[in-house]
Amino acid sequence: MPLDLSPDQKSLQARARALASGPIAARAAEVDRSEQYPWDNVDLLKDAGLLGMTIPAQYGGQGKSWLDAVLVIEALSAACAVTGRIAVETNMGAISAVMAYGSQEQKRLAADLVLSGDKPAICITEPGAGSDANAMTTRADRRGNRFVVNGRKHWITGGGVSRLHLIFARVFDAQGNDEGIGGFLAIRDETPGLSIVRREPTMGLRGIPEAEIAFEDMELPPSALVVPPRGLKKGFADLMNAYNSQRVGAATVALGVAWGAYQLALDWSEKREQFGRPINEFQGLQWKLADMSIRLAASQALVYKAARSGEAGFPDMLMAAQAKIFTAEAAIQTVNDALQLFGARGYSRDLPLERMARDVRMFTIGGGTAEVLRTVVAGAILGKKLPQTRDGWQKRGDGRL
Ligand SMILES: CC(C)(COP(=O)(O)OP(=O)(O)OC[C@H]1O[C@@H](n2cnc3c(N)ncnc32)[C@H](O)[C@@H]1OP(=O)(O)O)[C@@H](O)C(=O)NCCC(=O)NCCSC(=O)CCS(=O)O
Ligand SMILES: Cc1cc2nc3c(=O)[nH]c(=O)nc-3n(C[C@H](O)[C@H](O)[C@H](O)COP(=O)(O)OP(=O)(O)OC[C@H]3O[C@@H](n4cnc5c(N)ncnc54)[C@H](O)[C@@H]3O)c2cc1C
Repeated sequence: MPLDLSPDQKSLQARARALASGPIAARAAEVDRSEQYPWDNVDLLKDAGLLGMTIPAQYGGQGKSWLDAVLVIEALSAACAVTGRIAVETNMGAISAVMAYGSQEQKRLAADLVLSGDKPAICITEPGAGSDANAMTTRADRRGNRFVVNGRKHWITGGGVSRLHLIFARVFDAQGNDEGIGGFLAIRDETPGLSIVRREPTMGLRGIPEAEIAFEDMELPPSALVVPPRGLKKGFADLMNAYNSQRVGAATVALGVAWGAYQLALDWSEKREQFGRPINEFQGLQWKLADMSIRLAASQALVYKAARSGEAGFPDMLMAAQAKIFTAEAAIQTVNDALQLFGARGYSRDLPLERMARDVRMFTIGGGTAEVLRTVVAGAILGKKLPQTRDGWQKRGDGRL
């Protein structure tokens, strides 16, 4: 689908598609079955220059745009959503927060890790703070010239394989006063106090672990704190602003999976005959295919627009949320319809449709649920703060919208 891509972008897209339809597609079923992180694919991405593309050239990257990353993620996800997600987190999210807000030392550390194949983990969600992320209780106490971090995160993508962790934590001064939220860098197996508690058993996306992570008296030097541009008081907002890049990335994975499923269904609808004719001669299926193509085109337009909105910084919060809600929901429906076109074969583990249906289900949950993101969209279009707590309106003072 052409959407004003430059010659360089078309060539990048073609390279990613070749990789996706070759070795990555060939391994996708095994990655799912074995539930093993696809280090072979990481090597392929590294060799093809697709890891850390958005890292500025001065730190060894290529300074590519969000849209460049989106083109690659979309192509990879059509064959293997797990590999698509690796491309997301090596180009967006935690790495982009560090590259935008970090010190020279932090940027060099993060860039070196990512360019050598590490997929950073972004640690926001806690057992008691999911949608209500701001209610996190993981704390970093200033003790002399150190921070001491204690708390627990769960559903952390890459837990147990990622080395670099960006940990959102509430910072307290020596008197116990809350200073706001900051992002701390810690490296698994190098930072004592960081431990992987357990792997979450997931429905799909099984080749990448989701894990519960504990921080127990984890001591960090001041140089581990990524100070958001407006300071800790606005730390949560600034870190979430950087996270908008990953929301676009998550939407892109959903788009890619749906695109892959649609292509399989289109092809099958011509090959499969019933009642003596290809099944795509039945109007009921023609309309299904038409709706799939419409949803894909609309999703792609939203995702590309959200990616382009970040040319001078991070993708816009509203556009990222709109793109993720629509694309995630549309992708679930498209993959389900594609599976339906295969009849019993679609339900079989011999074909990728059932894996795609399990994989794509995640995207209305992870990265901010579709419900919570609708509140983000509503707040932005209404130009109003929409507190979700019972006492939120009283705290505002006027009790009105
Ligand atoms: C943001 C929410 C937690 C809503 O919570 P609150 O009502 O407590 O907070 P707000 O007043 O809405 O926001 C506080 C402050 O932050 C600014 N903000 C919030 N979100 C963004 C954003 N995306 N971009 C920019 N700025 C943002 C907001 O404007 C406020 O600023 P001011 O103080 O007014 O200046 C909740 O909406 C939310 O987002 N919950 C979802 C949590 C989430 O997305 N978690 C993702 C975890 S990582 C993950 O899942 C990875 C999966 S993947 O594959 O990518
Ligand atoms: C595969 C996967 C990967 C993930 N990776 C990461 C990661 O790498 N890092 C990380 O930090 N987190 C990660 N997460 C966690 C993810 O961000 C959270 O699951 C998500 O933010 C929702 O939180 P919750 O699961 O606690 O649901 P809850 O917040 O408990 O929500 C439960 C239900 O209530 C609804 N709800 C809650 N509040 C409201 C409201 N105000 N209005 C309307 N409906 C509401 C929700 O939409 C949902 O339907 C991942 C999750 C998954 C599934």
